[in-house]
Amino acid sequence: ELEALEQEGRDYIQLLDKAAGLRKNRASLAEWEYTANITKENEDKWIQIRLDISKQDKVAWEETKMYKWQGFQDNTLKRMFKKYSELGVAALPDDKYQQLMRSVSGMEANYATSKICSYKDNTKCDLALEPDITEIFAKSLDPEELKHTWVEWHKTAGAKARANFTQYVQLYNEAAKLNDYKDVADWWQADYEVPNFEEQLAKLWDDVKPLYQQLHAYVRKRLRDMYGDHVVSARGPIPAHLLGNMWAQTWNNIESFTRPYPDKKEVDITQAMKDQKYTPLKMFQMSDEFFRSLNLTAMPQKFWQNSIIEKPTDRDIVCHASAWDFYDGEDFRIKQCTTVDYEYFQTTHHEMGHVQYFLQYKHLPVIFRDGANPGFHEAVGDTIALSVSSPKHLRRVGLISGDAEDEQTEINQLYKMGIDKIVFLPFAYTLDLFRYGVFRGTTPPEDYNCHYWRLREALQGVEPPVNRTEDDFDAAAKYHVSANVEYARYYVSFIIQFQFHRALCSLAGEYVQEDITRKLVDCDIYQSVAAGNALGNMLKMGSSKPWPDAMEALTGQRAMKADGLLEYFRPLYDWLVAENQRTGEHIGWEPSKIHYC
Ligand SMILES: C=C(C[SeH])C(=O)N1CCC[C@H]1C(=O)O
Ligand SMILES: [Zn+2]
Repeated sequence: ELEALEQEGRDYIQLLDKAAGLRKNRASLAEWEYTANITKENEDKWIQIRLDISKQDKVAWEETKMYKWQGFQDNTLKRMFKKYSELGVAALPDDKYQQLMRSVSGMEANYATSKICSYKDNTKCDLALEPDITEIFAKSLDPEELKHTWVEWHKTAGAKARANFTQYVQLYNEAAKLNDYKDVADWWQADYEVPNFEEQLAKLWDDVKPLYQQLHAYVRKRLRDMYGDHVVSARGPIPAHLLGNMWAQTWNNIESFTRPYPDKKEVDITQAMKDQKYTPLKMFQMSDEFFRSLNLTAMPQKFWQNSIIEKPTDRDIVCHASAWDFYDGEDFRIKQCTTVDYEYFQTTHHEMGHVQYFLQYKHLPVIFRDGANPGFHEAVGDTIALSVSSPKHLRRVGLISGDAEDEQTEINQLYKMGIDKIVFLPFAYTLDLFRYGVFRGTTPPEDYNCHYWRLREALQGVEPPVNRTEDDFDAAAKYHVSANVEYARYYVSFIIQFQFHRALCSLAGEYVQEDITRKLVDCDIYQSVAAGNALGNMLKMGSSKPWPDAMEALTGQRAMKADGLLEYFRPLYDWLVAENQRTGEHIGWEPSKIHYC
């Protein structure tokens, strides 16, 4: 009898899953149409389609409730029912659901179409984030130009989103409660399927903080050398607009004048790419070739037909890089406004990693076509990029020449990786600690900006270039806050990608612990079928099992740990400690003198 009931449940859920796949295909196509051509008409169409689909979701959800799946023997079947028993934002009544969609698409459109006036020519007011403002932050060494650009962007992309954001928080929390969560923070953390997720994030930060503080102290000194101590103090936070990135989330663009051994040959990948006439298409083809060299799957022909890899000139689109699964097993796309430089070379691998995950799990039921947890999806491409950015690989593809490894070159290389990977962690941690407080109500709207900057100063040791008030709303000047994209996934990714990298490098014979001829920093898994097969086997699991099972399959570990990252950067940490002692640099930062609460 129980067997028959379970078999009935299996037949039902397979039909439901197919129907759900068609709905997700329809919703993804409508979202693509809107974000690839931002018009009122396309926004209305996308909202209408999601409303329509939410009704069908609700019918399916009511049916699913009739099955006594909790008692089933088959764990995979139980997991499918458990996931389908959560309705999501469609649990809101239509009018509130519409309002929620409007507030998010309003913020996203504002972000995507925000323009500011140039510092050098205040009649030129068509500067967009990509590529114009990004280029200013990559190249300008004028603190006043950087300050102007920072302030103007935060005014148009941040402050203007405050009303929509406040409404979004209210409605999204209502949806959370209708799904039996306390609030959205609780809902977001449920995706990680561990009871103490927030404690785990805090533990990881405790493990990495000493390394970050040493790097922060060193960079603050080099910036003070560059700009003088009236611009960069000796013991305070670092002004956020001087770090080469609008959000100070990676500091790659200040490498050239802050690197430990400046007399070692300049490794300027961007210049080499330009000299060698790289195009966006070539960058994608090189990334595709890397995945194929691992015996993973080639991008299908529809990918090359349907993707948007350069910014169109005839319309507004959401430029922020994204990868798309249309849930029909054939249609996979990337949309990004590629520029030929090192940063987008990394981003291209990041996005191609998402698509490789889609390809590896496309045989699974639709409900399992997801990362083992959101951090896994963000880690795939970055893990490959750790090999691609190794000197060995860059020499292999001719982006850097000669220069055998010596101690100083290795420190320069670790520094270059560190101002990308280490400095990102407190930024990522801050962004969702802030939003957890917002969703829980411990950060009320009247304290949004004050709490945001208190966290950024405490964890990242940065300060705004000018005073801030609650007329500002600086958090929304970051894409993921305006676009309702959870961010702890990147914090998790930047930790676990080093666990993945270490495991893959072992399998590729590129890394042996304690063997100085096989160091992690110079590992390149290119063409390793053994590594590729292991990675593919983990990706094929999708979200069909709890993520510790997926992680164990690849790394032998069942928890996210900072040990991979700390081992990778160990030589840099030792060097920074010695260097900061030599220069007598203050470690850490005293309270900011900028007024923002
Ligand atoms: C490239 C993407 C799209 Se999933 C992205 O948002 N990333 C990649 C790394 C961090 C984060 C960011 O840009 O803030
Ligand atoms: Zn991503």
